[in-house]
Amino acid sequence: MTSDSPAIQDLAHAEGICYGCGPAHPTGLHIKSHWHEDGVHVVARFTPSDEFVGWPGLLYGGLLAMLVDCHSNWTAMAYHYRAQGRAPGTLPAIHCVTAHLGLDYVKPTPLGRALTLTARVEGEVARKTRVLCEVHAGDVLTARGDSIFVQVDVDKLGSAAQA
Ligand SMILES: CCCCCCCC/C=C\CCCCCCCC(=O)SCCNC(=O)CCNC(=O)[C@H](O)C(C)(C)COP(=O)(O)OP(=O)(O)OC[C@H]1O[C@@H](n2cnc3c(N)ncnc32)[C@H](O)[C@@H]1OP(=O)(O)O
Repeated sequence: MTSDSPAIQDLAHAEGICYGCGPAHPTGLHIKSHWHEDGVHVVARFTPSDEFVGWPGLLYGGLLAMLVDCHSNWTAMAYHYRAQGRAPGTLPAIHCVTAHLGLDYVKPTPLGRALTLTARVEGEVARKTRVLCEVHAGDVLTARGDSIFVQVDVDKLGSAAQA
C-alpha cells in the first residue's frame, strides 16, 4: 500500500469522529496512516500548522502525543486485520484502545515542516499489542513512542463506545 491508496482510517472507519484520526470529524487532524511497502511499518505524514505552537516555533508536546497515539493505534488495528488475512473495513470490525501511551521527546519538533511517523508492532501479539513509533522532521528523530493498545469489543463497552 502507498500513500496514493486510501488510508487505513478511510477504509476501516470512514464514519470515525476521533479528533485525531476520524475521517468524519469536521475540524479534526485527519491523521492518515498507510502500510509502508516493506509490509512491516505503517507511515503517516503530518505538517503541524502554527496554531499548534508550544514553545515559540516549536510543536506543543500534547499535539505530538495525539499524533503518536492515533497513528500507533491504527498500526495495531491494521496489524490485527492483516494477521486475520483480511482488509481493513471488512467485518467484523477490529477496535483497539490505548491502554498505555509512552512518549520520549528526543529533540524539539518544529512547526510548519512535514513530520513522518513510522510505526511497527513489536513482540508477541494477542489482545494486547505493543507499538513502537518514531517521529522524524526531515532526518531528525524528534520523538519516540512505545505504547500498548488493547483490542476491545465495542458492544460490551456500553455508552462509552457510542462516541
Ligand atoms: C474506551 C472507549 C472507547 C471505545 C471506542 C472504540 C472504537 C475505536 C474505533 C476506532 C479507533 C479510532 C480512534 C483512536 C483513538 C486513539 C486512541 C484513544 O484515544 S482510545 C481512548 C483512551 N483509552 C481508553 O480510554 C482506554 C481505557 N481503558 C480501558 O478501557 C481498559 O483499561 C482496557 C480496555 C485498555 C483494558 O481493560 P480490560 O479489563 O479489557 O483488559 P485487561 O485484562 O486489564 O488488559 C488486557 C491486557 O492489556 C494489558 N494492559 C492493560 N492496561 C495496560 C497498561 N496501562 N499498560 C500496559 N499493559 C496494559 C494487561 O496487562 C493485559 O495484558 P495480558 O493480556 O495479561 O498480557
